[in-house]
Formats: sequence, C-alpha cells, structure tokens
Amino acid sequence: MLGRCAARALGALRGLREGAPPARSPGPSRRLLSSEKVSEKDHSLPKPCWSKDMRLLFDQFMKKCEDGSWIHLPSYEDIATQRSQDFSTFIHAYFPTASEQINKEKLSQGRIFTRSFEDGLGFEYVMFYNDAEKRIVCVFQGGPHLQGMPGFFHGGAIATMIDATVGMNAIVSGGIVMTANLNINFKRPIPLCSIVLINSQLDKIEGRKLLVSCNVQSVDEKILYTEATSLFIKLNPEKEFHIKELVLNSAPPA
Ligand SMILES: CCCCCCCC(=O)SCCNC(=O)CCNC(=O)[C@H](O)C(C)(C)COP(=O)(O)OP(=O)(O)OC[C@H]1O[C@@H](n2cnc3c(N)ncnc32)[C@H](O)[C@@H]1OP(=O)(O)O
Repeated sequence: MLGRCAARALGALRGLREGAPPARSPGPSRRLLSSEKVSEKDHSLPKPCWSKDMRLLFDQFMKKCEDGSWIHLPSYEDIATQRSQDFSTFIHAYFPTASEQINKEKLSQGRIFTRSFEDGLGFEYVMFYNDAEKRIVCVFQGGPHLQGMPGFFHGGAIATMIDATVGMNAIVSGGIVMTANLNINFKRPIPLCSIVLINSQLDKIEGRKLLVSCNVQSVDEKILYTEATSLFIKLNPEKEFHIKELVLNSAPPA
C-alpha cells in the first residue's frame, strides 16, 4: 500500500508540467513536426527499430505499471527545461574550477550520451522503477555500433548502460548524485544486438553515500552476463524533490 502511495506521488510529479503525458500510459510515440526539436522525442517509447522481444517486454512492464507498483521512466536526448537550467547552475556551482573549463559555446550541443546514436544503432532502452523496492529494471537492446570483440558488445558500452541504470536508481532514490565508484565483473560476453535485462537495486544509504548493485541477465534469466556494485555520492541532501521531478518529467516545455 505504501508502495502504491509512493508510486502515485511519483506519478503526480510528472503531471506538474502542463500537458505532461499521463504517468502510466505512454500512448503512441509522438510524431515529430518539422518545427519541433529532436530532443522532444521520448526514446523510452516503442520505435520501429525495437525488436519484437523488446516490445513484448515493454508491454509486460507497462502492464505492471497499471497498479502503480512500477513506473515507466521517460527518456530524452536533452533535459532542456528551465528546471534543468537550475540543475546546471547547481552542478557548476558545486564544481566551480571545473566549470570554468567548460566550453560554453559547445554546451548547447550537449546530449545525453546514451541517446546520441541514430535509432537502432546504439543504445535502445527503457527503464522501469519500483519505488517500494527501490529497484530499476532496464530493458536494453544494444545496436551494431556497440561492438567490441567481433559479434559481442563492447565492455565500455555495457559499463555505460550499467552506470546509466544504477545512476538513475540512485538519482530517483536519493537526489543529485555522481558516480564515485563502479566495479564490474564481466562474466560472459553479450552477443551483439541481443536484448538483456539490467536489474539494479539500492542496497544502502549511509549519509551522503548510496550503494547500488546490479546484474545483467538474459531475458530468460538463464545467463548471468555481468555483475556490478557502485557508490554514488549525494551532492545536495536538501534538493531531492527537485531532481526527482526533473528526472520523471524531463521533457522540454511544450
Ligand atoms: C541521467 C542518467 C544517470 C546517469 C548516471 C551517470 C553518472 C555519472 O556518470 S557521473 C560522472 C562520473 N563521475 C564523476 O565525474 C565524479 C567525479 N568525482 C567527484 O566529483 C567527487 O569525488 C564526488 C562528487 C563523487 C565526491 O566528492 P565530494 O562531494 O567532495 O565528497 P567527499 O567529501 O570527497 O566524499 C564524501 C564521502 O564519500 C566517500 N567517497 C568519495 N569517493 C569515494 C570512493 N571513490 N570510494 C569510496 N568512498 C568514497 C568519502 O570518503 C566521504 O566519506 P565520509 O563522509 O565517510 O568521510
């Protein structure tokens, strides 16, 4: 019951922006008009490049979202909202020296790394969050441009998706965080273009430290490909609500 309430509260956060899509119903993927920025596309909704299995898993998880125990997390190329300006300002103030070295002219070209490939060639994924269990499951379909050894995913690409998943778990659970440590055991190579599940779990919060673990498994859960543990450090203990809102409702203004 508590979980359901929390899920509703999280869902309600999404509705803060006028015109935000309903929390638990993705609806059809919105077609881009020529005047719209590319960044307005929610990449966590089904696309033609998704395989049948990926769509099937998406549908299964969306079904789990119906009672509010799971929440579908939207995902954009950029979080170009007024709130993300506040977020950037906060981050730059936290790292003033590093911030001075940022090429400000290039900032407008900034894109979230995992959303910077053409559809189907790089990272295709959708995440679902369970607030009661502090878990995120990421359904990941990697494309042919993520190759390392011939026929298998590059370890860095796997590490990227792990960081994105455990990072999202830490952010939604704890506020504004950064990865301080990521330990990965690659146990089996992952065949290129296959679909895997990344299961992450918030294990512990100790003051500003969040410990999140995860594993990467085949869809039938018979193969354990990778295991990882991570440490995230909370930058701002006071601003949890702000970042949660930003993550769950990260579309640019309509
Ligand atoms: C949107 C989708 C999600 C995407 C997620 C992607 C997230 C990322 O990739 S972030 C990018 C990669 N990470 C970075 O660049 C971070 C670089 N590191 C840093 O900036 C800093 O070290 C930072 C912010 C992590 C911590 O610095 P700071 O805030 O000054 O904390 P600091 O006081 O040093 O440490 C706080 C506590 O954590 C501990 N700690 C910090 N780092 C570590 C570490 N690597 N291992 C163990 N303990 C650590 C400290 O010992 C301290 O413990 P205690 O309170 O018990 O004394």
